[in-house]
Amino acid sequence: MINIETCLTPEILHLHQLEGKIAVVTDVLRATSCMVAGLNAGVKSVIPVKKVEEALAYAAKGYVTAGERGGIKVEEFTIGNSPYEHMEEAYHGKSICMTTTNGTVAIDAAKKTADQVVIGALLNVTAVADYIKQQEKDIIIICAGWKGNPSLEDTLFAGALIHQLKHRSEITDDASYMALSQYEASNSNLTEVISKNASHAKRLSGLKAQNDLAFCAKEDYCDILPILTGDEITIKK
Ligand SMILES: O=C(O)[C@H](CS(=O)(=O)O)OP(=O)(O)O
Repeated sequence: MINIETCLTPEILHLHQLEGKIAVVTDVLRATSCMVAGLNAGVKSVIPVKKVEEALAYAAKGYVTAGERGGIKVEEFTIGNSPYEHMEEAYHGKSICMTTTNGTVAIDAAKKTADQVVIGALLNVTAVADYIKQQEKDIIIICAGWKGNPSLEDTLFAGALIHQLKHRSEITDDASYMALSQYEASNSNLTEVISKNASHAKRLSGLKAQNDLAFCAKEDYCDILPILTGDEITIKK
C-alpha cells in the first residue's frame, strides 16, 4: 500500500516529512503546465530557480529564460509563463531556466529533502499516476498554491491523482480526502469548475490569458513524466 499525503500550500511544508518519499509538485496555473507542455513539445530540459537574478545569471550563459512576476513576463526574459510560448519550435532542443511566483518556489522547497521530485499537471496526471504505481513508494503531493494560499486548480490536480491511486493506497491526511472529494464532485468538468470558481481564473482573465486556463485544465494531454535530476527537469525515459 502506498501512503498518500497532500500539502495544499508550501507555507505548511515544514509540517510534513519528505524524506524517503516521492514529491509530486504541481502548479496547474501555470508553471508546471508550462514545463510539461514545453518538454512534451521538444524542450530539452527546464532548470527551475527561485529568483530572477539566478535566471539572469543563466541568461548571461546563453540559456533561454522564462517566467513571470505578477503574472507578467520579466522584461529581460525570453518568454513568460504561458504554455503556448513554452511549446514554440524555437525552444525545441533547448534548456529553459525558469522562475515563477509560486511553482518554482514549491519545487525548490521539495528538492531539499524529498527522495524524488516529479512534476505534475492535469496535462500529464495519468503518466504521474502510472509512475507512482510502479514505484510503490509513499508520496506527498505538493500544491504550489498562490502566494501562500491553497488554490482550487492545484487541489483538483491532487484529487485527480489520488482518484487514480485510491484503490492501492492509504490516504493519510484530511487534505488528501478534501482534494479527492473536490475532484470527484467536479465530474470531470474541470475547465468550467476552475473558470467559475478559481481566483486564478480572474487573474488570468485580467492578463487576457483565458486560453491558458482552458489548455492547462486538459487532463492527459500527454503522457510524459518530468523528473528533477540535480538542478534539471527532464523527461524520464
Ligand atoms: O503566471 C502565473 O500563472 C502565476 C503568476 S501569479 O502568482 O498569479 O502572479 O505564477 P505561477 O508560479 O505559475 O503560479
